[in-house]
Amino acid sequence: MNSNWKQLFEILQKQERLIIGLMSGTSLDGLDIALCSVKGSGPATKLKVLEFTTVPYAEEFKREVKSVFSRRDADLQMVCLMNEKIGLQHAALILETLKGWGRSPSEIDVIASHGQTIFHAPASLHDLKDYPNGTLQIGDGDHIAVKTGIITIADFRQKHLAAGGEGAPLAVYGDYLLFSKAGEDRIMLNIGGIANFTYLPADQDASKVFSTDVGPGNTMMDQYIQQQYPGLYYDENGAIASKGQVNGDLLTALLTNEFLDADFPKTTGPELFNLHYLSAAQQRSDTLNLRKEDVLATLCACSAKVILTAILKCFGTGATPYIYMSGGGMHNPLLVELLKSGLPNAQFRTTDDLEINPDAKEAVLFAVLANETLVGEKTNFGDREGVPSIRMGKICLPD
Ligand SMILES: Nc1ncnc2c1ncn2[C@@H]1O[C@H](COP(=O)(O)OP(=O)(O)OP(=O)(O)O)[C@@H](O)[C@H]1O
Ligand SMILES: CC(=O)N[C@H]1[C@@H]2OC[C@@H](O2)[C@@H](O)[C@@H]1O[C@H](C)C(=O)O
Repeated sequence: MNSNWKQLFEILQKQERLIIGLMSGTSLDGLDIALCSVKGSGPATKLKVLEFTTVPYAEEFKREVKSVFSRRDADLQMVCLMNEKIGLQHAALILETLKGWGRSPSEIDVIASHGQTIFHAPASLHDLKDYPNGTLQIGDGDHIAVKTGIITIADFRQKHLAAGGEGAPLAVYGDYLLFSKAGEDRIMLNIGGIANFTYLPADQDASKVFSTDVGPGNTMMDQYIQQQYPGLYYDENGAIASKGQVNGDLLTALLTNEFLDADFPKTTGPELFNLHYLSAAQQRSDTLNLRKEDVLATLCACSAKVILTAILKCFGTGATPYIYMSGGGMHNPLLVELLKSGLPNAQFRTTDDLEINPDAKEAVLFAVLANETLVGEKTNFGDREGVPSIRMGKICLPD
């Protein structure tokens, strides 16, 4: 048997696997690296986060990623080169981080790499007839495997597309296995660049579980801050938005879009929710001259409103779901306050209460997906659009 398969075979037999989950999301702030110990599979999965860090991207690297991110006019040569460069950079960050943790690459069984989404084009967002759903993550897995010497599972989203999904959100596959609880209606709410949630019903019926994007989380606030306040990357603790006033006309214009009214599950990205979206809404509502802090207050209110509307659509007003938050937006007190006051009956918690660091949650998800690819039996989510019963990812070998 060749040595790669022998090693894989040994990994499959283990009681406990050490898996590094990687995530670099739409905020482009850095690479999340979660070292997880994973036992079992499927609903019996037991996962512990042993180490976690976010390694911030250097400014120059951020600029390079941005040059190909979410742009229809991206230079194809740069896309090609960044596929390799992101892979190499992620490998270097993993090796450096392992060193800092006092661990050697030989201890790690598998890396689960999400890569960097550079374009997301579900059929609902592109208007090209006769073209399928599309999404593209770059940061090649073979580069990570060769440079680290660790078997790498990468490119998770293509199988989801191939099986009829939109390539996202994949959170459902991990959330159901890790967080579903009998007797508790749960919403796993992740507020990243895009806000999304997974609904986990109290009866744990897999055929009712789903994940959906709901709309902008931090993405438009971040883009506006970066455009209007050079040197700032985001509105820390909502400090600037807190000084502004929500403008009702702009808010109504921001909330007027087909995507926001569409049924679940659905996906989106900064391809829709961006500064063009904001300026078109400002033009329609005749609010181009608003103070910057008022624009930010309104963008924050918009994110809160899309999340609230989606959760209410899922549960109705009288319900008392448990909402477990994760993602950078949960550190924005203004946004969280708006959510709490809009859902007075809900219990707000974070995934910390479920022993998963909320900033690590998406990286952990990919560790779970890789574990399922290796040893999972398919979870049956029923015959439904958007949640195909599949295992995902491509296996990249070091030699
Ligand atoms: N203290 C804070 N105050 C306000 N906002 C914050 C704070 N900390 C983080 N954020 C927000 O969280 C963002 C990063 O969130 P996160 O890393 O979850 O996004 P992501 O994973 O890149 O996005 P996605 O999940 O859509 O791919 C920052 O860009 C910022 O907008
Ligand atoms: C195409 C893509 O990268 N989508 C991301 C993005 O970030 C949040 C939201 O949009 C979600 O749909 C998805 O990521 C998470 C991890 C998911 O697939 O569940």
